[in-house]
Amino acid sequence: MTRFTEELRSAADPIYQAIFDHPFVRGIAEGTLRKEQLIHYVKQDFEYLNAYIRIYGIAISRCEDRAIMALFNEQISFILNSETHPHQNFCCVAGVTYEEMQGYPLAPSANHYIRHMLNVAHEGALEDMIAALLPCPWTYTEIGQRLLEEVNPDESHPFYEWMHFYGDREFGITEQLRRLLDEGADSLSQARKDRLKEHFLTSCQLEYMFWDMAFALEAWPVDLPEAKEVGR
Ligand SMILES: Cc1ncc(CN)c(N)n1
Repeated sequence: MTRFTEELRSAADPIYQAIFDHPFVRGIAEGTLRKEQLIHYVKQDFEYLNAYIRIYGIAISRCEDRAIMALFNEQISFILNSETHPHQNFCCVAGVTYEEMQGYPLAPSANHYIRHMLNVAHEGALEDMIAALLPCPWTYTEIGQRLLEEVNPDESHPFYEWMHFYGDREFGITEQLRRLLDEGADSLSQARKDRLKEHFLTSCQLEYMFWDMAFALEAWPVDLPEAKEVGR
């Protein structure tokens, strides 16, 4: 029998392919990204990952099972302590410090992605949240693996560390979230499964938009010079 998450992956395949072909991802492969694009990505991704941690926190509050709590807790630690490395790689190439990249307001697409996950967390159950959270690790692991295969970078490649960070990860967390979602979806009606699919596909589209936002230096239409810091 086809796994539920396999169905989700098939439905999202056109989005995955568009992400693999996106000029930002091509720019990682070719080492051609501009300094401003790397900076925009890191500023936005720092805030995105802060939100992602908070959403895992909400997910923990919905858990009955300690093993699942532990899994989400490990992921929070991973983001806090390890997922700083690919950001540091981009900062190093751009010639900026990581500290300088923190505390900026969200650009429209990053804002949209975060609001989508928060909305699902607010309205849905744990399985809805997992469906919305899953494209984050799943798309990056596939991107990393493809880039390693295609580029086979040596240490002189500017994005050697980025590619290895995501490409060497196998499908650890992706597989664990998939299993939870497959098990959770098992007993659900078709209408509920359709809803989970909608959350998953929206997050996949927003993954694409996030790359696009960084590549195009997307900003709000009206510049507010005083809005430099995120509500601190
Ligand atoms: C937007 C986004 N999506 C996914 C990942 C990989 N955790 C990330 N760092 N940023």
